[in-house]
Amino acid sequence: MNAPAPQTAPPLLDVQGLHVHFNTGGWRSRAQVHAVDDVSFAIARGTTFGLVGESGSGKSTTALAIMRLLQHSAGEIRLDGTDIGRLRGTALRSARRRFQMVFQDPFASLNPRKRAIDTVREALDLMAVGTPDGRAAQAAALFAQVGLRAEQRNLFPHQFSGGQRQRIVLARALAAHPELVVCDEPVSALDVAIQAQILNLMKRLQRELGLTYLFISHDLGVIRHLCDEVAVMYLGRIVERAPRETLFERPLHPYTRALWSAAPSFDSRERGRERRIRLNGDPPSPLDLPPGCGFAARCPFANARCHAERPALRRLTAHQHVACHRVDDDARAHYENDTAACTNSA
Ligand SMILES: Nc1ncnc2c1ncn2[C@@H]1O[C@H](COP(=O)(O)OP(=O)(O)OP(=O)(O)O)[C@@H](O)[C@H]1O
Repeated sequence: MNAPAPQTAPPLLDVQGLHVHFNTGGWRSRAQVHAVDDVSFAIARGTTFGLVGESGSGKSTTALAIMRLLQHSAGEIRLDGTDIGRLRGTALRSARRRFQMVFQDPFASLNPRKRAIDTVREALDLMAVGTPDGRAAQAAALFAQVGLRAEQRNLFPHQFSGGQRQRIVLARALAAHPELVVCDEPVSALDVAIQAQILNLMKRLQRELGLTYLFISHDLGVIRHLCDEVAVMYLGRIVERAPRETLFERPLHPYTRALWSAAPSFDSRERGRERRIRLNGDPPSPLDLPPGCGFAARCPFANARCHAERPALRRLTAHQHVACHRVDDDARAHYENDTAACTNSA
């Protein structure tokens, strides 16, 4: 296992105790969806932090709250020490340049009537930095930096392929000289071959510009390719968090192990190392969270304590955090011999 060097520099992004609750059923109703429930993590400058988990686990809501596109209910979102969760008005507008977002569907996030170069140029104009000629030159430079050709500058979004459109979106995001780029499934809509090109581009841009990424994906192969550290979300909570190598070599939470053992993106040799953990049923409703572990109802290893008491996310080794009663403080998983719940037929 390759543990990263201890972090000495303060993190660029430090999220502590983030909660996002949605009121549902009208103003008289007390029903609340606990979409994000006490989520904490930090991202070192120049690194990539991955969020994985099945649909509805709270990944996008976490990203939107960090981007200040959704109001969080509690918690701190510190960017380079400043709690951007508290900023309003001009202070928020000016801080926004430092964090940009890239969404899954580039077509939906581009104006179909705007030429590609104008989309990038508009982002520079909004900041009104330098002269118009200087901004035009900067837009052209950004266009080239993301691998688009000069003769494509005046084309409209529908004249580009999906991968090229995502390049335009990246160029527009980079116009603000952001430090943090939040990427919500940025390659999921693309063909596999194109995915690799965009991921390689993102890696190159990270090296060239010192970018920090928060990267959301349900594709474990993509997460493994790109991320330095990874958190696994389940029902609005982080159930396990560790450096990539540690998490992929030695997942401890039963949910992480179930995800890994079922991942089609891993080759069969890798999957063979892990006994298949079968999950039954669906996650509980975020409108009515169970008192104990949110995963207990589906966990083949749950005991009475798991159903009664919610496990805290605790540090087990220097870098691995796990929220599971069945893993002890010495990072031993006490369910490993419970073969009845597993099958090797991955
Ligand atoms: N505006 C909203 N109002 C009410 N509930 C919401 C709202 N947005 C999200 N939710 C709920 O919050 C929970 C988390 O959703 P979220 O979209 O963050 O999950 P996700 O992990 O990103 O899923 P996906 O991979 O499908 O995008 C889900 O139960 C979802 O139904």
